[in-house]
Amino acid sequence: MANKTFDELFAELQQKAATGDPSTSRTAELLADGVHAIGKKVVEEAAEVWMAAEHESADRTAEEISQLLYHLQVLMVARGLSLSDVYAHL
Ligand SMILES: N=c1c2ncn([C@@H]3O[C@H](COP(=O)(O)OP(=O)(O)OP(=O)(O)O)[C@@H](O)[C@H]3O)c2ncn1[C@@H]1O[C@H](COP(=O)(O)O)[C@@H](O)[C@H]1O
Repeated sequence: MANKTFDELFAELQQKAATGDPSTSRTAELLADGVHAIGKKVVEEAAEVWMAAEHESADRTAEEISQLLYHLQVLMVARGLSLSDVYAHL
């Protein structure tokens, strides 16, 4: 995967929500599955972050964190949230 910022990834995912094909876009596929399924992926990825942080290398932990952040962004898109909605609480 190419390097990109949190904001750039979110803009890309919003675009995928509008035009993505579930047969070629993981994001469009997850969005078609709905909030319940995406929420389960968030929990799964969070557990993988925990396990990696406790038992694996820093690089593996970073990789798992990137996957958690991706799934959190997909959940935001599914719920119609913007980055500012979240930044307002940081
Ligand atoms: N950053 C990500 C990203 N991180 C994680 N993932 C997905 O999350 C999966 C990792 O979760 P798992 O280990 O559970 O993988 P899995 O076993 O295949 O998942 P299941 O199908 O079993 O649930 C990866 O295989 C990817 O499918 C991502 N999929 C897409 N992106 C980026 O999102 C953008 C849009 O991607 P598409 O929507 O696919 O075009 C692009 O910039 C991509 O690089």
